[in-house]
Amino acid sequence: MDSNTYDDDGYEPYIPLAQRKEARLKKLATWGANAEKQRLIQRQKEREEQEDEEREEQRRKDKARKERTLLLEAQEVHSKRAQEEAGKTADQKAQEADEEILAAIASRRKLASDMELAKGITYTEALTTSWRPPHYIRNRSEQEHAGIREKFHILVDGDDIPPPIEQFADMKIPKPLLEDLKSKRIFSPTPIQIQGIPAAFAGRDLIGIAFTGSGKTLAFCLPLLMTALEEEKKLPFMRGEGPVGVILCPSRELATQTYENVQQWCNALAKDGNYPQLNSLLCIGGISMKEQGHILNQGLHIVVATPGRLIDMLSNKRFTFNNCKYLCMDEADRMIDLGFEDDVRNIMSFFTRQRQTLLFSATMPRKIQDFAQQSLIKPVLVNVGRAGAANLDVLQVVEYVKQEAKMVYLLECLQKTAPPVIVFSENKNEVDDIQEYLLLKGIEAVAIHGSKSQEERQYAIKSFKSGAKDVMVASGVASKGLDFNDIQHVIIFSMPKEIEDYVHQIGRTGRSGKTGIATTFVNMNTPDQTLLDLKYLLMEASQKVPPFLASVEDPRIAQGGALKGCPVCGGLGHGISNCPKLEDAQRRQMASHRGNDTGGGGY
Ligand SMILES: Nc1ncnc2c1ncn2[C@@H]1O[C@H](COP(=O)(O)OP(=O)(O)OP(=O)(O)O)[C@@H](O)[C@H]1O
Repeated sequence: MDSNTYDDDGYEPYIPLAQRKEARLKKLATWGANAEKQRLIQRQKEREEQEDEEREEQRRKDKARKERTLLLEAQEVHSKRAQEEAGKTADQKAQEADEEILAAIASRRKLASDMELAKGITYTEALTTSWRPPHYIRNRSEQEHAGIREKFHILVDGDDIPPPIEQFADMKIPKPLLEDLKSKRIFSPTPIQIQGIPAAFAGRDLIGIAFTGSGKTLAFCLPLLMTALEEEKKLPFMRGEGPVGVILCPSRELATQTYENVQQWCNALAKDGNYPQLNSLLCIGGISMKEQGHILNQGLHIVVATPGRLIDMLSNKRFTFNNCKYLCMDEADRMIDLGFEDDVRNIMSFFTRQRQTLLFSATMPRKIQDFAQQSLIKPVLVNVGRAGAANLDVLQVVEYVKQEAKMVYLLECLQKTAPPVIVFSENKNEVDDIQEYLLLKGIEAVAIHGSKSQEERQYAIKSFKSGAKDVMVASGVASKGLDFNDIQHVIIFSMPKEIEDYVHQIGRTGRSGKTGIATTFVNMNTPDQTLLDLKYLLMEASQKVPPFLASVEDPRIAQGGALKGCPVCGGLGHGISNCPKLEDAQRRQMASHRGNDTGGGGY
């Protein structure tokens, strides 16, 4: 057996009893001392615990008191705020909401190319050109300039504004162009041209606002033609070079019309024999660019475009903006409106150097003007009449027509004037229905809207312009900027939600100094706010306000609010918080991200 096994088995060495007793006594003695010590410790511990408990209790009480105070304070603040809110008028509340929206608009990234934004490039001086006003105009005093502006109701804003010039000849416009203008019975400049052309000729960035049909197209095309002439004369453009400038339009139809004007002026110059041939390109969706291939094989001076196709062409390097220094946006408020501005920034990103930027429109609400102004370089603002006001040469008639009676009443309305007449509807299906109805009634009518093919749209415009068709039924597409000869009557079958659209639609008549009538159908389907916008617009233009429209009350009056126009859309009958344009802008923003210029028209 192994001894180790025993060790593990509880072996105890022997200790004598006396020794064991003594040891136990010693142990008991220490135990006694320990017990006393333990008691003391225990008592101390209990005291401390009690103190802890008392402190904890005190803390709990303090906390509860504090919480009660905070709660009370919060309640007080809350009730005070509630009292304040209750004390605020609806107008004050609306104003606060408006301010929030305005702040959001103001925080938009400024309009500049990605490179400029990334590198923080800002230009401080406008581009310079070799153009100078004649010395006798330069010698006039500022007061004399102001007198001319006053005479033509031209408002200006900006630094070092070039002088207004009352005669085309004094603007140093080439003779063949003057002759061409004369052939179209254009003898002297309109107010927007009197101030806009000299400012643009001087190389200045420009915001030009003037009512529909007041000759804005010439005001932004002439400066580009002059710049192109100057550049071509300096060093002729070879294949792959150019363009010098680009004109952006919100719809294919408007781009086509502007391009046709530019081409006519280019031809007039070339025909004279003393001026070089300037080449222009129409760059819009829905057409094959092959037909214009020969232009791309020469030096290119001017491009007229809708944004989508332009971005395509630039991205595919069909031409570049390396020599481009002029960018004009027609109907510019639409272009830089919430939702479309990304495309504009994208286009700007193709510019490699400073450009002259011009924005023109009949409607440009204050906020869009402010935003645009921040993005331009030392801009000149030229304003003829209130932005968004109706053309005073249009007699505006608003009629209450029940929905089901509209078609029959339309026939009656068509008797008011001789053709050509435009009928506007907001809805594509309704446009088709109206055309069908008119055709059934034996009226030569064409229709145009965003879902029609490019060929159908071109055919409609061509046959209506040539006089082959008497009536054109159109959706909003045809309302912006299209210049048809002698339209005497515009019928608005369904009133657009945005008053700006109404202003553009009635503006297809009463152009270049002629008069025209606009008849608008409204009924209980027309929102009160739209009716209010319309009522104020009629009052502003000193038009007759029918009783049913006069009776539409403005809730802002009851709330004691100020009757300011909406800074987002310019409508006079509402504030920002219920602006129809903001909703639409969001919708369009989403649409524009899905890609534009694929079907509807530029936008
Ligand atoms: N100085 C002028 N005198 C007479 N007619 C002019 C003059 N300038 C332009 N016009 C003519 O006036 C018509 C309207 O011009 P334009 O289309 O440029 O107007 P607009 O201001 O651009 O209108 P909108 O805001 O509707 O686009 C055109 O037929 C044009 O030829």
